[in-house]
Amino acid sequence: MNIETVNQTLSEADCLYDQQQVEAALDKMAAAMTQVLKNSDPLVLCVLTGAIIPAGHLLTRLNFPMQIDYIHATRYAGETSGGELNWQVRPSHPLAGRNILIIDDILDEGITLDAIMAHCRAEGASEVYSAVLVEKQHDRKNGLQADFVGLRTDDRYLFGYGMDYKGYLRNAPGIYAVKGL
Ligand SMILES: O=P(O)(O)OC[C@H]1O[C@H](OP(=O)(O)OP(=O)(O)O)[C@H](O)[C@@H]1O
Ligand SMILES: Nc1nc2[nH]cnc2c(=O)[nH]1
Repeated sequence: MNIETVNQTLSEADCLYDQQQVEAALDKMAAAMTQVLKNSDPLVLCVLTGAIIPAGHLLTRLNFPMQIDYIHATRYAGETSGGELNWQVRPSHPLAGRNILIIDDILDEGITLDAIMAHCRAEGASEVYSAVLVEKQHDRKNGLQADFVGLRTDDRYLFGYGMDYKGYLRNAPGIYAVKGL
């Protein structure tokens, strides 16, 4: 995409949740996560690239001991429909015996989260929790539900707060749906 197209995509998009609404949702998520996880010494796995922004916002709201690591797994690769999950980086900390918290920007069909949870369990993790900023509502899901969900949206193609449109607009300060998608 050239810069004009990026700017046009943003100006034509529907803002589903503005920055204030997202920040309020992050506050609520963090409170719920604190209740459940405050004594669990979790290893937090941020799912790059999309989780960079929600994880950054969430983790400074969680005031208890934890370690932070990351996974890099992708199945959309700049496209608007997903393919096979491609693991770029697996966590560097051992997972055996650990309570794991996976943070991602969005749960759509659930394939990414399912595969990451399966990996954690196969490595011997104790409890595996998941937190997503957005869950999309449609009937193509694999049945997986995240433990902590910030916001729910219709079945549109989203960007902002970590989510990209063709590699851009992850830094948009709200949750937007691309015009026509
Ligand atoms: O529930 P699913 O249908 O599996 O989709 C959700 C995944 O899609 C996005 O990642 P993407 O593959 O776009 O990579 P990215 O994090 O680099 O944007 C998002 O960050 C989730 O990890
Ligand atoms: N950026 C982005 N990534 C996704 N991965 C799965 N669904 C989406 C979406 O709507 N937007």
